[in-house]
Amino acid sequence: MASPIIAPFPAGRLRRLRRTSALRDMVSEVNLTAANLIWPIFVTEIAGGEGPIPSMPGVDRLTLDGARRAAERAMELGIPAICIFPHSDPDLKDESCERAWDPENIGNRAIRAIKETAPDLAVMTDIALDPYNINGHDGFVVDGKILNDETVEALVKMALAQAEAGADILGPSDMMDGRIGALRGALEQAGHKDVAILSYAAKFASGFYGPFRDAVGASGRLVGDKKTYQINPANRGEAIRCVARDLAEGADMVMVKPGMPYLDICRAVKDQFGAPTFAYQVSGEYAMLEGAIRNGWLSRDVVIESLLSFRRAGCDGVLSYFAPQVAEALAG
Ligand SMILES: NCC(=O)CCC(=O)O
Repeated sequence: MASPIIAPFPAGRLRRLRRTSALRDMVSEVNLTAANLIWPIFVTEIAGGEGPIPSMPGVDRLTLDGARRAAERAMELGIPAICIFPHSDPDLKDESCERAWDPENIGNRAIRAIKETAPDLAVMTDIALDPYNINGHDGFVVDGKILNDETVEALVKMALAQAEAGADILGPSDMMDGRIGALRGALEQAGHKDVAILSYAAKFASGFYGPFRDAVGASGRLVGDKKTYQINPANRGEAIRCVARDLAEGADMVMVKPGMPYLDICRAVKDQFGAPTFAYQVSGEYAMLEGAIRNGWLSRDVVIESLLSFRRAGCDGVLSYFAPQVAEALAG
């Protein structure tokens, strides 16, 4: 860290470099471009399931055709990656979660549809059992306990199906122990050695995921909570250990999630490991900002301000539901 020398006033006047927009731009310490954004989208398999998500105003669930159009839009806007979240049929959710590794599930169909439409766009996935699990958990549940090792075996099958469908980046969001090593080993063995893993390494047990659960139809399904596998919001040291562990097991990139309440973790991760570091500006963060903007309580400027905070905290990029809106604004 540099030690700034500030000439005493009046020789030192820090306002000199804030006087015009050109001067401010010249000394801007971080920037935000479309290349820093990953756009999360919701793709539904339910006939008529597409359309607005009330707790995420401005975000729609998409059909496969809608996902193709989103991919084209991402390419036009210079957004390098889309992340797919499935909105699966609630009548087909069960305890076996077998649909999670079905090559024909909606997530895998969306991967193929996007790769056909926009081969150069990076497609990221989500690896966790919750979209297909009757009880809303990321892992198998037996007698109220979330099974770790059995879940990891299922996640490996899920990952291989996604890699087979053409995913560029796998996003294990389940927080089971040992999953990164298991996924990396299985990918190598199956010949998918170039598929990247962006590990949800520091994922906190957060109330900010609420609107996401509405979006994927999981609200009200979750039995209990996710505190036995996601990190206690009080724990910074544990988050750092999780990141260290996932990098050591073969993660190519790591994520901190949620974003704005955890900027201290982003900075610590970047400083300590120097690895490609991402934050997820989650659904609750989106809902707070977009809701306040739509009510006239905040100006839309807060969106870019919020994304700059991640860049300042050392993040290389941000998963944000604001991605297309921001990329459009940046394109002028
Ligand atoms: N595994 C993905 C999420 O949990 C997303 C959370 C959110 O946007 O709230």
